Amino acid sequence: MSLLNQFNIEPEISFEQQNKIGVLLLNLGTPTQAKPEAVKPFLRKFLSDQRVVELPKAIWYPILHGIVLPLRPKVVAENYERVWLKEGSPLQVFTEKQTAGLRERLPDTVFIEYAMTYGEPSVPQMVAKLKAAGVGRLLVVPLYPQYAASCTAAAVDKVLAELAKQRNQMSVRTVSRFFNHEGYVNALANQIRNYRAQHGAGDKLMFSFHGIPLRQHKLGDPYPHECHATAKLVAEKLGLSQNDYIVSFQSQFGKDKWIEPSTQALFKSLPKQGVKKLDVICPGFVSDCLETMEEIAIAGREEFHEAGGEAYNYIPCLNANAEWLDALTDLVKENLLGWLKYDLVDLK
Ligand SMILES: C=CC1=C(C)c2cc3[nH]c(cc4nc(cc5[nH]c(cc1n2)c(C)c5CCC(=O)O)C(CCC(=O)O)=C4C)c(C)c3C=C
Ligand SMILES: [Fe+2]
Ligand SMILES: [Fe+2]
Repeated sequence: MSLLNQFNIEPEISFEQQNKIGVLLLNLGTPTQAKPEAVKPFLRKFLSDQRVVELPKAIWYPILHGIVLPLRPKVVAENYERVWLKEGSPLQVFTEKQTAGLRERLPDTVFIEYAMTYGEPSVPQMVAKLKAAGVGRLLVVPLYPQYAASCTAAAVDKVLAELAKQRNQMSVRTVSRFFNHEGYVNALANQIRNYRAQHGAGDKLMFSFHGIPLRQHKLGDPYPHECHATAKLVAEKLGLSQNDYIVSFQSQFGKDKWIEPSTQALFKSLPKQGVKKLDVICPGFVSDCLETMEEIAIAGREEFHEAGGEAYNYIPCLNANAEWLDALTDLVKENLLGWLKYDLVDLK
């Protein structure tokens, strides 16, 4: 890096040409193939981020490089194989569909892309693409309804790192959460209503969210409160009483204590408490992915049945559901207020 040119070189273009509006959807990332050699670099990037594993590098890196990365990719690749779609990884496929759905619903003057925090298309690549298209006002939408530093902040960090290199820096807005957004809550409630109308209702509805280490919550991460709030809002829409549903946290990773109750522990204990028919939905994921399709829809079903459960219904994520895409469009429009009006009225 030369001392005279530490920031990006900017082309000489008019204000109008570099003041367009961009929307960048963000999700976690996923391997390019369901193979250990593709899973390993994904896990390396993801689990090296201090937002995700908050241990001193001197302690964590020997475990990561000595145990996790040599052993985990093989098992995880087999899990990916079970859910892989013919178009690719489900997370990638559904994120692409959501991007296309948003493009259909917003004017062409708004440039819409998606990027992955740990994977392809990368955040640097997509911020550069939007910049080259003349975007000067960027709305960043991490596709995590409930704020968790390990996901939401990690995604935004990556965008801000790119902005830190810009000479003619974009304006930026971020959507840190949408756990209580009316459209999102309604779309979830209708997803459950429609599913139950077709397949019948279980004894209980489980809202299973991805977990986080308890320490992250104790240090101020509001994530579990936002998960409970989403579940309560959806339950109210459905007219459910507190006894009709349960909130739990899945995908525990590592040896630390994670927030509770654990989804996996409940699969084992619920049948013994008389819950023989269970419906499960994962509202923290707007796209079906490894964590929902393998861990909940496949492994969860087996665990529940082994423990004496009789009927198990996995209700899919919102994915490319039209009502959800309308809600996402509303969320984007609400957060573009002022920008969008100016652009549509004065610059179109
Ligand atoms: C300390 C580890 C982890 C934290 C904290 C964590 C939080 C977290 N993750 C998601 C969403 C997803 N996670 C996914 C996979 C995944 N997550 C972890 C670990 C932590 N997650 C690992 C190691 C993995 C990879 C699979 C495995 O090795 O078991 C995915 C799926 C990606 C896909 O390709 O399908 C998603 C999505 C959230 C929302 C969250 C915090 C709230
Ligand atoms: Fe995760
Ligand atoms: Fe709390």
